[in-house]
Amino acid sequence: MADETKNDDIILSVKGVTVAFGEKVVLDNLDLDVRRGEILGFVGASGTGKSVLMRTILKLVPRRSGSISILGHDYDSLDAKARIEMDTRLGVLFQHGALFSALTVKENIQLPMREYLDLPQSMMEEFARLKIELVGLEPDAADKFPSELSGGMIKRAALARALALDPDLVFLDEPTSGLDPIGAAEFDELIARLRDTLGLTVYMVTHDLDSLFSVCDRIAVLGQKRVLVTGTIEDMLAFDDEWVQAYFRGKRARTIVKPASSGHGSTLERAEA
Ligand SMILES: Nc1ncnc2c1ncn2[C@@H]1O[C@H](COP(=O)(O)OP(=O)(O)OP(=O)(O)O)[C@@H](O)[C@H]1O
Repeated sequence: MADETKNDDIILSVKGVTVAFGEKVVLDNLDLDVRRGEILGFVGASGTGKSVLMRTILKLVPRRSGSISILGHDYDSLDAKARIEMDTRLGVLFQHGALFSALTVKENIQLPMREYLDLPQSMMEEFARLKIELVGLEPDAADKFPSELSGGMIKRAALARALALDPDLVFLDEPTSGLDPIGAAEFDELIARLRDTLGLTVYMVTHDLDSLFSVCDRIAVLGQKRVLVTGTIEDMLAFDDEWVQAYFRGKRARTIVKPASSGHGSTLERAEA
C-alpha cells in the first residue's frame, strides 16, 4: 500500500524492535508507525505479543534491539526531565481498568496529577470533575470506589485516569473486553469522540471486531513476530494470509452489518459475499 504519510504525522515509530524472554523471541525486527490523530486497532492471535509490544513501547519490557520514537523523540536519548515530560504526554488504560481499589474514582484520576504536577487540591478537584464529565460518568461517580462501579463504569473511570494529564497518545489494552455489546459500542463512540474533539491518537489492542469495523482508522495485524500488514479493512480483506482471512472474513465478521452508506459499508458487503 502506498504510504503518503509525512514524518510530522507519525506520533509513534517502532523500528526493527526485537524482544525476547530468555531463548524465546516474541517480537523479531518489528516495524510499526502510528499517525497523529488516528485510532489504530492492533490485532493478532492470542499469545502473539500484542501486550508485550505495548509494554515494550511503554518501557515496561526491555527490548534486545531496535528503536522507538514517540512524538519525534527517542526516549532513550532523553534526559530525566525530558522523560518525565514525555511520560505526561502518554496515557494508558490497562486491561481490566487497573484502578486502585482503595481509592475513589476521583482519587484514582488525581493520582497521575499528584505524581507529575504540583497543583493545589482545589484545582485537582476541578480537573477530576472535568475528566469524569468528559468520559460520560455521572458526577456522583467521583466519590465511589471501583467495587461500587459496573464494568462499563470502571472502563470509563480508567479512561478518565488515562486522560488525567491531557495526553497526546493513549494506549488502550482491550478496552471493550467484558462489556456487553451496547456498553462496548458506547465506549467505542466515546473513543471516536475524543479523537475528533481532542485530536487524541489512540493505540488500541483489541479482539473486538465491532471496534475494528466501526471506529478504527487503521488496523495493524501482529503475526510471525512482526506486523504482517497495516491498513484499512479493505486492505485486511485483500491481504493473503490465512489468519487474517479467517479473522476478517470469518463467521463473526459476517455478523457485523453496516449500512452501505457508511465508510466501510461496501467492504462489509464484500465480507458477507
Ligand atoms: N514476562 C514474560 N516472561 C516470559 N514470557 C512472557 C512474558 N510476558 C509475555 N511472555 C510471552 O510472550 C508471548 C506473548 O504474550 P502477550 O501477552 O503479549 O500476548 P498477546 O498477543 O497480548 O495475547 P492475548 O491476546 O491472549 O492477550 C506469550 O507467549 C507469553 O507467554
